[in-house]
Amino acid sequence: FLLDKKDLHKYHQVNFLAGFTSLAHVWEHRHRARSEVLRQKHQSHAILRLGPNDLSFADVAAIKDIYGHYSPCRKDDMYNLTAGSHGNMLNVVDRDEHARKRRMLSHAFSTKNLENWEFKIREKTEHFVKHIDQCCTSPLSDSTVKPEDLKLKFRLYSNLLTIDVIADIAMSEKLGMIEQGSPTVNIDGGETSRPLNFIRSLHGAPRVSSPIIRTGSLFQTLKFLSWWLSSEVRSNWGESEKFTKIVSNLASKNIDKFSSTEKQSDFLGYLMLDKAGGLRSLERGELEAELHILLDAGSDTTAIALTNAVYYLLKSPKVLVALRREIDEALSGETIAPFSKVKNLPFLRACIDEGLRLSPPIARGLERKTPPEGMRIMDQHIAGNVTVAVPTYVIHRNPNIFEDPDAYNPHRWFGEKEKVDQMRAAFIPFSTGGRACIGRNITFIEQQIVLATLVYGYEFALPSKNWELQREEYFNYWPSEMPLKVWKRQLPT
Ligand code: HEM
Repeated sequence: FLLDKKDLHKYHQVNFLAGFTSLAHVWEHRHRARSEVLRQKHQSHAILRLGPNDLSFADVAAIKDIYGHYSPCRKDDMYNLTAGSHGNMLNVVDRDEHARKRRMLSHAFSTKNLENWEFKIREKTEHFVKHIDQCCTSPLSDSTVKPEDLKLKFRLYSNLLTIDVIADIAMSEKLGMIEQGSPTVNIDGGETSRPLNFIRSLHGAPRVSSPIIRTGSLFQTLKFLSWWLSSEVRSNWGESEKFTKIVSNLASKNIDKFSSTEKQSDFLGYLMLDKAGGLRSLERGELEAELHILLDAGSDTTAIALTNAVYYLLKSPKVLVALRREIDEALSGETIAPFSKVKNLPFLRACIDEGLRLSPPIARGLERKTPPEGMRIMDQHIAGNVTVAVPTYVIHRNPNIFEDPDAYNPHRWFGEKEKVDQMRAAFIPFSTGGRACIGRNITFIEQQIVLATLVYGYEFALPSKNWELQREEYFNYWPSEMPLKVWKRQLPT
């Protein structure tokens, strides 16, 4: 601390611990909404010191410097801590290894290829719509919603939908969660089949690892100590093993039945076979690691985005009317919106983008490491091997870029070109550069089909006019349950 070899003293500390110990991160985790707190602290300081070796940059110029295609930054070492026996596309740090992994799936993730798998999304949306039909009540007569009418658990069911979709896209696995109404997966264990809860097991590990992951060398010790803290913490650490079990069980089943004569009809097919149809012969551990990240990153984030999108629309009746107008013109009585009819609707896209701006599912800054020789960020020299990040939530609510930044206003995306370009440069829900989200095309197809279908066919009401969606933040920024009253909409003639 006293030597300050990396010249980081000059930056304002996020809390009293930040200059001395990486436990500063654990301390910040006491906030349920860390990103909102960070935003307030960034208001008077564009650069904040989050830990002894850790800086946060709330400036659009830093995005290119840190994440751009030509940035010398690498993923931070903390990503290694999330890897099992094999790294996956998200947590692998080595550039060449990442490029090899990404090449195997890049064609599979193109919109053109994904459109061939639209039927997988439509089928799950049909199941979702069937469930919504069962939840329908009579139209709202006055503004009071009866508690017994709040039949649709939107947060849960949107998550069941996204899990069902990604399991089918990833490995043609039909989990049928929407039909069974629960996130249970039956794991084959010899003669007995064991039910495991997909969502609970996916959410367990982040609850306990997110507060300590940025403590670097202290991580393993803190993990060990936290194990003794309470039975709840222990059980959350155990959940992460259960998620691995779910994935390896589903993966084994589908890898074993995969035959090299099959076509590339899911991501597993692309991992098993190259373009020419030859076997890639990846180790089973690598296959499982890739399927693991697809089921994880491909389900939770889109469910969060859908919940936020519907919430903001219900809170903004005028926006909802404008969106309906656009969708009514595009559809003509379909129960499920065909992608071809909704993929180019500008206002629908703006509504989705605006939800991602206000509540990015991954709100925190994504950690990168400066090269050993150091580099320039925001025109300042930053020493080597420093963890650096731009916090997505903070940059998305910068009033100099986004006017009235807390307002849900999809119309902002249709302003003057120069202004919109400036906003686009600061809009990073999927990150940017070589490590940006590979799954963004899937989430847009999913969200466009589902939102258009719901807005066209149904009316929804929140529990009350002043009802607010609660959130808690770990790696992802999770919304709480959102119970809705739903009824059928009179379709335009
Ligand atoms: C609204 C939905 C989504 C959001 C906001 C989102 C956001 C992100 C972000 C911010 C990253 C960079 C993470 C980092 O640098 O640590 C990322 C990476 C990734 N996402 Fe997504 N994502 C979404 C949907 C999906 C879907 C549907 C999939 C499909 C499987 C997916 C798969 C991945 C993968 C594999 C990576 C790692 C890419 C790489 O490093 O090359 N994501 N995502």
